[in-house]
Amino acid sequence: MNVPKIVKMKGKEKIVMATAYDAPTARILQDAGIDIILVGDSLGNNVLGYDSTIPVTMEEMLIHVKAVRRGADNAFIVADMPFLSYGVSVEEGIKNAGLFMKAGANAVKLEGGREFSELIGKLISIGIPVMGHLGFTPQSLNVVGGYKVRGKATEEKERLLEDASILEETGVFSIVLEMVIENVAKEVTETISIPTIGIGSGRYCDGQVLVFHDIVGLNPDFKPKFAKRYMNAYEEMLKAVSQFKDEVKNRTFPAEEHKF
Ligand SMILES: Nc1nc(=O)c2c([nH]1)NC[C@@H]1CN(c3ccc(C(=O)N[C@@H](CCC(=O)O)C(=O)O)cc3)CN21
Ligand SMILES: CC(C)C(=O)C(=O)O
Ligand SMILES: [Mg+2]
Repeated sequence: MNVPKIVKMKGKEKIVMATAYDAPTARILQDAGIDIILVGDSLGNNVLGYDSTIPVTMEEMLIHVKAVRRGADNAFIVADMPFLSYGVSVEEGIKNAGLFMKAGANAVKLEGGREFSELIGKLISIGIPVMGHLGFTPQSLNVVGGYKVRGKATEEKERLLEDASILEETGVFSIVLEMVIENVAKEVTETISIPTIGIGSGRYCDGQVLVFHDIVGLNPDFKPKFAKRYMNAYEEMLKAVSQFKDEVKNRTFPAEEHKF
């Protein structure tokens, strides 16, 4: 997979993106034929135990981008720029995006619209493909005041459509739409000529993204309306570890066949 191929999928074949934060998960996604692996800053919630994406640092992200690359040598990997890695200055944004590319990413993603036009333009001009992210942007949680669906109010919808067009003109190859009301996500998708990738944004986006932990059900306490659990990994893993514990306690493991 590469940037022109992803853009050409619009209107032809749905694009599938999922998150991975480590090598074994990256291997699973690559073997499943997932089009794009996102090393999301949702690393914070799902792996590092933070309660939002705000605390995640470049140092933490870089470790996981490298791990994902080691697990999926052929995958198209997008690295999610964490809070404060691109908001301070264009220079810092370029430096940090460059670190992700050197760590093995094929592109970076950043949250926001017109306010990052200058940075996005420079990144693309020096050879760093950029994925946009509009709608609900979790790094703005403290300004927005919660996890909320976007695009309901008329001015919110207009702003979203404008930002999508500005991002397209600036040269992003794709835009994530997070928790955008379905008819507005559809309108954005029909307005721009680059693919939209939705999460909680309904049926009409050019692609879909979910967090790996939500796909397999690893977070027993997090089940947003937009996610679909394809297995209950938490319960399966709990069962396996409990059996191991029980078998050691009752001396059935290790057995004859496990000894040297
Ligand atoms: N595991 C995981 N999955 C995600 O999709 C995800 C993360 N982590 N971390 C980063 C962001 C944060 N996201 C979130 C977090 C919470 C809600 C949530 O509480 N949703 C509720 C209420 C939505 C509403 O206001 O209508 C829901 O029922 O979907 C949604 C997306 C999406 N991202
Ligand atoms: C939910 C996706 C789009 C994301 O930004 C993340 O996983 O961090
Ligand atoms: Mg993110």
